[in-house]
This record gives sequence, C-alpha cells and structure tokens, in this order.
Amino acid sequence: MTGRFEDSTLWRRDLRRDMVARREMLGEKERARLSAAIVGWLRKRFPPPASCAFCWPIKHEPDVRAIIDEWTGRGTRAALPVVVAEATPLQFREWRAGERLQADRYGIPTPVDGDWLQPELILLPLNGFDAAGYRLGYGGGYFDRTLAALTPRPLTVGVGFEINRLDDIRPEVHDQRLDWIVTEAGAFKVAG
Ligand SMILES: Nc1nc2c(c(=O)[nH]1)N(C=O)[C@@H](CNc1ccc(C(=O)N[C@@H](CCC(=O)O)C(=O)O)cc1)CN2
Ligand SMILES: Nc1ncnc2c1ncn2[C@@H]1O[C@H](COP(=O)(O)OP(=O)(O)OP(=O)(O)O)[C@@H](O)[C@H]1O
Repeated sequence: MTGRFEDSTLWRRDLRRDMVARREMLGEKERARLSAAIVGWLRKRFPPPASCAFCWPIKHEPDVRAIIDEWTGRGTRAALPVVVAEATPLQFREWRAGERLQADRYGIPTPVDGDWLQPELILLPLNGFDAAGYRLGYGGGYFDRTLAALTPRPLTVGVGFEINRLDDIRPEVHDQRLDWIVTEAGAFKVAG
C-alpha cells in the first residue's frame, strides 16, 4: 500500500532535485547578481552578530561570503557547519578567510581545525522554502536536528532565490521554522 508518507517522501525527493535544476538554469552571472542583492539586504537588516555560521555554497546556492567578510572585518566570529556523523546535529567550527578546508563526505569544503562555537546567527541556504518559514534541504535532516538541539536557539536566517519559493513545502513534524527569509526581493520576518 502506498501511504501518504511515501507519497510525500517521493514528492520531496523530486522537489529537491527540481530546486537545484532551477538554480542551475539561472546561469552564473544571474546567480551572482541575485547573491549580491541578498548580501545587500543582509547588510541593511542585520547588525554584525558576535558569531555567525554560514555555508560554503554547493549546488548553486546563494553565495553570501561577501557579508561574512564584512562582518568578520567588524569583529564577527565566522563558523562553518561540520557533519560529525550521519543523523546527528551539526557542529560549528570557527573559520577565517584563507584557512584550510577539506571536502567532507558530501564534498563540501569543511574546516579541519578552529574552535568549536555556538553561533548567535545562522545563515542557512534554502534549497526550497515557503512563506511560512519552512526550508527544504537535501534530505539529511541536519539543520532540523541542529536547531532542535541548540539552546539558546540562534537567530535563523534562510538565504534563497525567489525561483526556489514554493507555495507549501508540506512541512513534517520535525521541520523547524526559520526566523527570517532573505531573497533578492527582500528580507522577510516570518510571522508568528
Ligand atoms: N552549502 C551547504 N552546506 C551544508 C548544508 C547545506 O544545506 N548547504 N547542510 C545542511 O544541512 C549540511 C549538509 N547537508 C547535506 C545533506 C545531504 C547532502 C547530499 O548531497 N545529499 C545527496 C543524497 C545523499 C544520499 O543519497 O543519502 C543528494 O542531494 O544528492 C548534502 C549536504 C551542512 N553543510
Ligand atoms: N530532530 C530530529 N530528530 C530526528 N530525526 C530527524 C529530526 N529532524 C529531521 N529528522 C529526520 O531527517 C530526515 C530528513 O529530514 P528533511 O527531509 O527535513 O531534511 P532536510 O531539511 O531537507 O535536510 P538538510 O538539513 O540536511 O539539508 C527525516 O526523514 C527525519 O526523519
């Protein structure tokens, strides 16, 4: 029997792929233009936090490294996520521009040393998202587990392209809502 759960799982799997394909179709120049617009909104809406986690862009995600450079220049400690093991929360390791990175199990550049820290703000790439503040990632469940585990909870800011906006990602019980969504069109505080 095909239950609702399986339907939803297959639907999400196709959706994850479609979201990446949409970004790919934008082209390099357009993605750079949209990323710059996102960085502009971040600069306008958020003062530099004491510490900030961001992601090394993969699969044509928005590239917000420019704001990280600016904020670190003003005293912010920047950190990157580290997948310590499957099905466990991410840990965050401090990273400064130029420091060595090594591909993890998914091929994502990841720091090999640096202090472990708990970021005050997390910039999360949005593979897909909806207006209710739910994020569609790549199916590892890493960010949901991480946010469920972190106290105090960091300010969560999703960064995405409007082309990846969905009406409703049909959130599941474990899905965590973000505080803000920032796209090339603006910075949106999630209601509620
Ligand atoms: N740039 C970036 N870094 C990040 C994340 C992210 O969303 N973006 N993550 C956010 O949590 C964590 C990594 N999560 C990931 C989860 C799955 C896959 C992945 O490639 N999945 C395969 C399928 C894997 C499988 O077969 O089990 C795929 O999509 O093809 C990649 C990253 C930490 N670092
Ligand atoms: N807090 C949690 N505790 C236990 N399991 C969880 C938790 N959060 C997510 N999961 C599991 O992880 C799986 C993947 O979750 P989901 O589809 O939301 O991933 P995702 O947000 O797309 O992934 P990622 O954050 O890695 O990009 C789900 O099947 C779910 O069972």
